[in-house]
Parts: sequence; C-alpha cells; structure tokens
Amino acid sequence: MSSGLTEEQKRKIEENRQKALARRAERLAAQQGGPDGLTSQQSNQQNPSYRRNLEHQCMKQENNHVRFINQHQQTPNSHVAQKSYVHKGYNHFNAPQQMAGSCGVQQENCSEGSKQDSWSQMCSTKQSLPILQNSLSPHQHYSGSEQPKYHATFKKPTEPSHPRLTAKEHPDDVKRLQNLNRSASGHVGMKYMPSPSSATLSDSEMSTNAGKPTCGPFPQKDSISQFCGTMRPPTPLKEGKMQKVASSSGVDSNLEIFCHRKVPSVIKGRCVKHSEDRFQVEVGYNAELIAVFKSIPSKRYDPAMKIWNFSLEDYRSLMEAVKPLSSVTLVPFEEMDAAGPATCSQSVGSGPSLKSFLKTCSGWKKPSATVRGKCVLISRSRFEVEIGYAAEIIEVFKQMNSRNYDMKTRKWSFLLEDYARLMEAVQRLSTVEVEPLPKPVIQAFGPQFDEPAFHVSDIPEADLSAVDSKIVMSLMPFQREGVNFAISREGRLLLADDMGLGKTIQAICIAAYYRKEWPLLVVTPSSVRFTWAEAFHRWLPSLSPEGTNVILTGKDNLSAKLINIISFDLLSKMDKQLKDTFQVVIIDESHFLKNTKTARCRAAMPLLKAAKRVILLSGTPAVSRPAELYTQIAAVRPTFFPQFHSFGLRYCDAKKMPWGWDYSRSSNLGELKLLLEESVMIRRLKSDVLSQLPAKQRKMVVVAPEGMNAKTKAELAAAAKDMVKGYRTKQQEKEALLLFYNRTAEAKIRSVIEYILDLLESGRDKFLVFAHHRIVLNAISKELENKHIGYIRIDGATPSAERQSLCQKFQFSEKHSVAVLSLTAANTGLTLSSADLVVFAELFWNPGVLIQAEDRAHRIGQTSSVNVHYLVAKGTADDYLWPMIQEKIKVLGEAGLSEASFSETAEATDYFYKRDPKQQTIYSLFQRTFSEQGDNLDEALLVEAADACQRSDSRSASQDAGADTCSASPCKKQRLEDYFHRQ
Ligand SMILES: Nc1ncnc2c1ncn2[C@@H]1O[C@H](COP(=O)(O)OP(=O)(O)OP(=O)(O)O)[C@@H](O)[C@H]1O
Repeated sequence: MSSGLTEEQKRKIEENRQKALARRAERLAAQQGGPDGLTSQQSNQQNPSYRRNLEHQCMKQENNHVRFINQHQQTPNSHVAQKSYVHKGYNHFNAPQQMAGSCGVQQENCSEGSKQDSWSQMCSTKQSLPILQNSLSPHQHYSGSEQPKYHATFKKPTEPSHPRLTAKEHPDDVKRLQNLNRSASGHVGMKYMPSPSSATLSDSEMSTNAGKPTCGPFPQKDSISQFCGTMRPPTPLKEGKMQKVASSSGVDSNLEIFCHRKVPSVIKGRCVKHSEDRFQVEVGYNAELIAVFKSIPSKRYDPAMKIWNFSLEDYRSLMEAVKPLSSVTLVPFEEMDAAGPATCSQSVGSGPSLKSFLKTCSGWKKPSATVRGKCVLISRSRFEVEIGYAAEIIEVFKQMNSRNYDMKTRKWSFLLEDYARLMEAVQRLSTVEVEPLPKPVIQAFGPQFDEPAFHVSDIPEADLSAVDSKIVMSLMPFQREGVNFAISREGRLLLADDMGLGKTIQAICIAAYYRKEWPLLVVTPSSVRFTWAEAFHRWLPSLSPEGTNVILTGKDNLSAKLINIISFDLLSKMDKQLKDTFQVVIIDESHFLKNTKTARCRAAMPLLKAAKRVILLSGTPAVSRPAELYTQIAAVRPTFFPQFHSFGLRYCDAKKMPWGWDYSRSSNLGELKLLLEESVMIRRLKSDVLSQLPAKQRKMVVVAPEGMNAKTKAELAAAAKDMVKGYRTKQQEKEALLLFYNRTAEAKIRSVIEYILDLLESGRDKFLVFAHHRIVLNAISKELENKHIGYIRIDGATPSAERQSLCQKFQFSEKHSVAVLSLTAANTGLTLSSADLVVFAELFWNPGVLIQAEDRAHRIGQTSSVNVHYLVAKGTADDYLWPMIQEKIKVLGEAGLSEASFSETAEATDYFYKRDPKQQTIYSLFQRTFSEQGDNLDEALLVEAADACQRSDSRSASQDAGADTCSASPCKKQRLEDYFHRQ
C-alpha cells in the first residue's frame, strides 16, 4: 500500500529518524559510559542489521500475540479469563495461567540474548506484559519514532550472544524445545516434568539447545532470565557433564533436564492436607517413592483415590527420606502456604513489605527468651501485644507513633502500619519473644499494613446488568450487599446469614453473575433438592425449563444440564472425575462439611478447591466451637490454613493431651471474627435487618418424591384415577378425597422426617411441626425419641390441663427443641413464641387453620421475623391443596382479611400445572368439596377425615395394626371437643 509520501518526504523522515537515534545513543552513552562510549545495545541500535532483526522480532511477537488470544478463545471459558486479563490487568485468579500462556508464546521468539533478557524480564514482571501486549499495535512496532521506546525495555545482555543461535537460524530447534515444554507442562507455573517420549534429544539437538538462548517456558524464579541472559559456548556433550555446567552456572534445575541425552523422568508432587491429623501426597507413580512410603509407620493407601496418606507426625521423616531421591520433587506444606495465591481481591499484598511481614511469621521462636507474648488483631486497623512486663519491650512500644496503652486491660495496641517496625525491633531483643500475627491475617489485611489511609469498608456495587432483572429487582438491600460482597471476593465466600434471610436468592444471584462459567453444581441436603430446582426457575426466568438436573441416583449424569443439584450423600458416591468439572459450586448448609472425617467432606473438599467460585451457605456455620469452621474456611480460602493444626493452635486453644491434641476449646475469637469478615464470610442476623423483613416469611419446600415407596405411589395413583372417573354422590366424592389426603400423609412421612432431621443437624434448636394425621405425628415423635431430642407433643389426646405446662416447658427449657403439634387440635390458644420457625408437615384445605397455626409462634413475645416452611410433595393431594390454599389466601388478602399473601412470599404459585384435564377434574373436585360448602364444612370434614382414616386404617390393619392415623382423637366425641376447643 502506498504511503502517499513523496520520495523527498520519505528521505527527510529517515534522516530525522537517524538523527534522533544518534542523539539518543549519545545520551545513553553519557549516562552509562563504556569502553567506547556506547553500550553494546546502543551499538546494535545503530547497526542497521540489528534494527532489521529487531523489527523482524517485533513483527513475530505481534503475530504471536494474536495467536495467544486465539488459543485462549478456543478453550472453554477462555473468554472469561481473557476478559479479565485484558481489562483488569493482573488479577490474582486469572493471571498465573494467563501469564503462563503469554510467556510461553513470547518466549518462542527470543533469539538474541538481549531480547531474551527483556522478554524474561517481562514474563516475570506480572503487570508489564499485559500492558505491553495491549499497547503495541503493529503500526507502533514498525514506527521509527516508537522504536527507541521499544528498545528502552531491553536490558543489556550480560554476555555476548552466540552468533549461531537465533530462532531465525534454528527455527526447528526452537520448535522442538517448545513442543517438549508444552508436552511437559501446560503452564509456566509448573516445573518441567518431561514425559518419557519427549525427553530424548540427539547430540546435535543438545548441542544447539544447550548453548541456545532459548526463552523456554521455565517458570521458576529467575530461571528464564538466568538461562536466557547467560550465553555459553556449546559444551562438549558427555552425559552428565552438561548438567554440571548448568548447575554450576546457577541455572534452574529444570534446564538440567534438557542437558541430558537420556533425560531421567522426574516427577513432581505435593503434600496436602488429608484430615485433621493426616496429610496425603499427590504424586504420580515412582517405584523409589513407593518404597519410601512403605517405610513410613503411619502409611495408609486409599485404593479408590490411589493416594497414600500419613500421620502429620511422620511428615518430617517422610520429607527427609524423599530428599535424596533425584527423580522426585515434593512441594511441602510450607511452600504451598506461602506460594498459594492470595485469592481475596483485597489481599493484594504482593509488595515487598507484605512479603517481609510474612517472613516475620516464621522463625520467631527464641530459646533464650524469658518473656513471651503474642500479637493479636483487635480491629481492622489495630493490633495488640499481649505480653508480660519487660523494660526493653516497653521501650520498643514507646517508639511507635500509634501506640496506645489501655489502662484497664494493661495492654498496648498499635496501628497495623507500625507492625513491621515493631516486629523488627522485637526480633533484636534476645530475651523477648512475640508471636507474630498469623499469615492469613497479614494477607487479608495487607493494604492496611502498607497504607494507613486505606479503608476497605466500602464494598463496590457489583454490575449485575447481565443477571436476570427479576432477581436483581427482588433483592432486599442487605441481600444486594451480600451479592456485592461475594463478587468483591471473586465469588468465594461463606454466606452465613441467619436462617430465613434469603440465602437462596443471594446464592442464585451470585452464581448467575458467573453464568459464563457454568455448569453449576449445587450440593444440598437431599430434602431440599427440588426446592432448589424450583428456586432457580422462579428467580431466573431466562433459564430454560429443562435447565436443571436433579441428580437422583449415582448413575445419573452429573453434569447433564447447566444447573446440577445433588445431595451430600450422593456426592460422596461420585467419581473423582467431578473434581474439575465444575467451576461454580454452591454448598447449601455447608456446616454439613464440618467434620473432615466424613465421606461427604472428603468428597466435597477437592471439588471446592478445584472450583473457581465457591458459595457456601449456612445459617449456623459453627454450632459449638471454632474447630467446626475449619473446613469451611479451607474451602473458601485453601491457602489460609493448609494445616488444621496451625488453625487449631491459634483459634482452638489446642492443647497436647496424653491421648493427642485437644482442639475443642477456643482462643483469639475476636481476631478470627475479623479475619472471617474481611475475607471469608458475611453474616447478618435477623435483628440486624429486621426492618427489611416481613413479619412472616413463608416458604414452600418441595420434598423428595422418591421418599414414597412403590406401593404408596400405586395407591395414590389409584385414588387419583378414581376421582377422575367421577362419583354419583357428594358423600362418595368426599370419601375419595379424604382417602387421597390420607394416602398423601403416609407418602410424605419419610421425606418429612428427613427434613426435620436436616433442620436439627443445621442447628435449628426451636421449631414447631404441625401435622394432621396421627400416623405422621407418631412417626415424628418416634424419630425424635430415637435420636434423644427433647420435644413436646400436643394433639387431640392431650388433656387441656396439660397443655399449658407443655407450652411452658417448650418456651423456657433449652432441652425441648421441637413442638410436635396437631394441626386441628393445637392451632389456637397456645403461645410458643420461643420458636421462630414453623414447619407444616402436611397441608390443610382451610388457610384459616394454617394461619392460626403459624400464629403460635408469630404472636406477642416474638421479637423476630417468623419463618414458615410448607412441605409439599409432588404427585399427592398437595398438588391440589397448595394452589387452592394460595388462591384462598389471596382472596382474603385482597379483602384486607389476611396480612400476607402466599403468592408474594412463597415460591411457585404456578408450580403445579392445572392444564392437564385429569388434574383439572381433580382440582375442581377439591375446590367444590372444600370451598363451596363454606366454613361449616370444617367440622364435618375433620370428623369425616378421621373416619376415613380409620376406615382406611382398618383396611390396612395388617400393615399397622390398630393404628389411628388421624391426630384428632379416635373417639368422635373427643374430635368434636377438639373442634370446639379451636372455636
Ligand atoms: N428478596 C426476596 N423476595 C421475595 N422472597 C424472598 C426474598 N428473600 C427471601 N425470600 C423468601 O424468603 C423465604 C426464605 O428464604 P431462604 O429459604 O432463601 O432463606 P434461607 O436464608 O436459605 O433460610 P434457611 O437458612 O432456613 O434455609 C423463601 O420463601 C424465599 O423465597
């Protein structure tokens, strides 16, 4: 393409460019001096062939930049990584891989020592490369005026480059090396691990590669710059000799691998936590290593995972035994701890000062010390030193500008900005030892250590424009804050809001923000799997109706849909292939993972560590001791406390006992709270946000249908079929309905019990459970007794005189967690306001009865918002009762007779389809029977329900001999008393 310039203009431009270069060369010569007044680089700049070569390199680099982008675009989810790469610059999550990718590409083209040096410099300076890549356009690369700027990024080579060894002259060699490197390791963050097939080079190849200034993808430390910047003449090739040369010149051991004719296979592994007192070694097969493993007394082999694990007590001896093995490298715990990414956006801390603080975390023990103390974080900006009296330390304290002495506690505190100075001064005192702040605290509060004015309380408003507007508009202000917090923490958090504050809606919104990274996995107690599926469809209307996959058996496809929902129990039966399948994971009731020894915890932890976004939900993350929090913290921030023991020492007041370590106590809880709130957890209590909450929060819980056995399902289907056929008399209709209702009760029992047990495991210590049928009330009571859980029961058989004392027991005794109540016999006149959760195990056709029952908890004395959970089973009478109840309540609400409408606060009004003509027939039957006859029907129905139950019972007498399946008393008189008692 013509430039449009005349020959004269072109000549002038070239002349000016030469002049500019000459002036620049003079300037640099004056600054740096040299034998001839010019550095070798500057000499090169004036050398036309050098410039041509450089331009050639620039062009290649540009092409490779494009190739890099394309490579990323071809990988799944690459758009996400790339977006943050391009727009945000270096980012703790994405950058390592991105840098790895980019370094690999850039290095391909380094052909001269000077250039390699600068490339390696760029590769190791994390921020410079993206800036360079984004800012250099092809035009800029070729512009004469830009060239000096570009040159300025190159360092002077430490030794003259070997003339034979340029990529231009040996493109095949370069390619061969690149292939080797790629086959060995996908990214720069890993040491080179040659595969046997890629590890053999011919002598001539070695000769070329050994002396060649190749910027191969060697990630470690300065290996790239060392290798690229240190040009050696080719060394005679005898096996082993080259290795020696490489080692002696300080080249990273990775490179030694290249210098062998037959490269020995080196495998790299790492030690990671396995359980509270054990660690495991993740490593490939190596015979020598296996021999070492077998010599360790506490060895255990997990055949399913094919991983060896050991007691922490054997850690040192194992590492010592592995050291002499030249074919194995193991990354120890400590290294992982220090090198792990600071995943929290605020734990910036890559600056030198933070590193030096981190150094102060180790090696502080002084045998000569006579006075010992410790640093404890007491607020987001201050720490305290807990220590006895020593004149020297007081002197040190007095030198700190931010010192403050609390007369009451007799403790000194300081701003975090004084921490490094203070610790340095303390280290010089031979008789005083001060335990430093833990590493996670320093990582989490990094900015405050560096910058006193830094204030992190304002969490930025997340851009939710890509999320369904329905959910975004529905978020309450505190819920929106929760979402902002999650996104500011890169989607890894423990959302520990009090129960009923809407953790589900927040979790769905957070997950939807990362929708491009789906498939999503939701792990929940099995009793609420279907409720989650409903909630996704409710809040994300853009989701296709087939978008969710509720996993029911171990044989189901685990990632069949965009959203996959699985129970904890099934998760533990899953294949380990799951580990890398999900980038976004929600764990509902995450305290279910608190025990590291459980199968569910062992299954979930690798999954969570591998995922990019981890959303843990729990209203009760720890019930009794900080040790229970450990796994949840480790899931959100794996690098904080890689070993439980260090967490235990700091926060569980760990004590060595004759039988081992006791971690059941607590210590430094204030600091733990600050640490969690800064980088792991957000928690709001109901009392914090009461003004934003409705007085009652109703929730529909879809209980699992597989809880029904085949016989019950068949009976329900038969009852439904009969109803569709129609009946000649109203009496027949009613009887059929009541039979259907009774069958429903039987069908729900298993799911209801499962749900109640899940609530108890979640730490819900006071709640009411209402049911209508005696068979349901009995089953619940029996289960509570079996589990030794204190409860009261009030039904039609409870004498009036006893009711009050039972209520008092429940109200004031901590031992009584559950009140098991008959819907018809205990829905009025009782005060049970010490509970703020009401569970309806069964539905009832009259919403008035339900609302009165809710009000046992929601009444004077109640200081909280009351949560109401309606358990609804698909394929039962609930399919008709639930919509009917909602409709009735809506009418009452519109007439101002009911304070809250179900449709506004409970899920899925249209959950049950009434489009099916058969279902429509049954629904009409329900409506006709339960609505048309008005309030008078209740008494009659209650009685008839009982009769129907008894009739059905007598039919199934062999099954449940003599059982009375209604909660109303078996005696009609008593039933009527119950009814009138309600009035
Ligand atoms: N912003 C909102 N708009 C409408 N309904 C909401 C909102 N937030 C929560 N809810 C409703 O409140 C009820 C309780 O919410 P949710 O079940 O998510 O609470 P939770 O914090 O998970 O409680 P738990 O700890 O008991 O599981 C649900 O019916 C939910 O739909």
